[in-house]
Amino acid sequence: MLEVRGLGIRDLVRDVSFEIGAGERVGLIGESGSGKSLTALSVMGLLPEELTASGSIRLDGRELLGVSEKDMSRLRGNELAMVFQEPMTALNPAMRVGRQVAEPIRIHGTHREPRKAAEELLDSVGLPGTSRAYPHQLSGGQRQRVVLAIALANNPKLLICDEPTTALDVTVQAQILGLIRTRLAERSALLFITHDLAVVAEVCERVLVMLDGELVEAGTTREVLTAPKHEYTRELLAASDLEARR
Ligand SMILES: Nc1ncnc2c1ncn2[C@@H]1O[C@H](COP(=O)(O)OP(=O)(O)OP(=O)(O)O)[C@@H](O)[C@H]1O
Repeated sequence: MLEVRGLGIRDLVRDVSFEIGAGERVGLIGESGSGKSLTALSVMGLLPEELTASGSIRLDGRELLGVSEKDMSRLRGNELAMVFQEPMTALNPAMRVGRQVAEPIRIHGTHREPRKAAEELLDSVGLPGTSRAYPHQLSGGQRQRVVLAIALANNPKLLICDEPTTALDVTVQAQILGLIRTRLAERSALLFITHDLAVVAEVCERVLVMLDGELVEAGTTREVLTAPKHEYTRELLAASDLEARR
């Protein structure tokens, strides 16, 4: 489904290759500044202007690098969706949330009654009756649920989450993770960026480890978390709560 080959961005990301199959849930871990977000943004066609990606990124065989902004924006919110750490950056503060959820459905024409579909989506993420609320009237966790509803509106082939729960307290974090797991359609794959190995253990079937712009390890979550091959992964594991709980 997604095939990344020899991805390079200056010397910030170097020769990164990986695949994600349809419906597969893959974690991307590594310390701050290792290139995780840049890798994700390349897939979405959202790199900052001054950075250019080289190599190849294919979605169902179709090359995404070099595609026009118009075509990329058609893919975003339809086949590709992304959720960021801070929900307010993704929401329009001056628009009722029901309308914001209905927007991608209307734009991509995936449902005949966008408003009704939006209400159903808000129900499904545990926010019944909130369609007339403005973002500032909701809690951080509720806002992230709205963002998820928007991201999932058109059943994307790939959902990318970049630290989606880092800004939330632990209980709300667990609710959002549960929601991501249960609400992902069967064919929707997930690329989940996180610092938190416990989250990877809970959500992902496979994990990729980045260090200084390179992928240094990849394997099933079980393999990587129980028998890490790379020194850096061992250190990550040793420093995590996961190790303490084993
Ligand atoms: N627009 C830019 N121009 C130059 N360098 C950049 C730009 N954006 C990011 N970088 C650098 O690229 C490197 C990788 O950044 P990236 O955001 O991908 O890291 P990350 O692994 O996602 O970290 P974090 O977990 O903190 O989000 C960092 O050293 C960062 O400073």
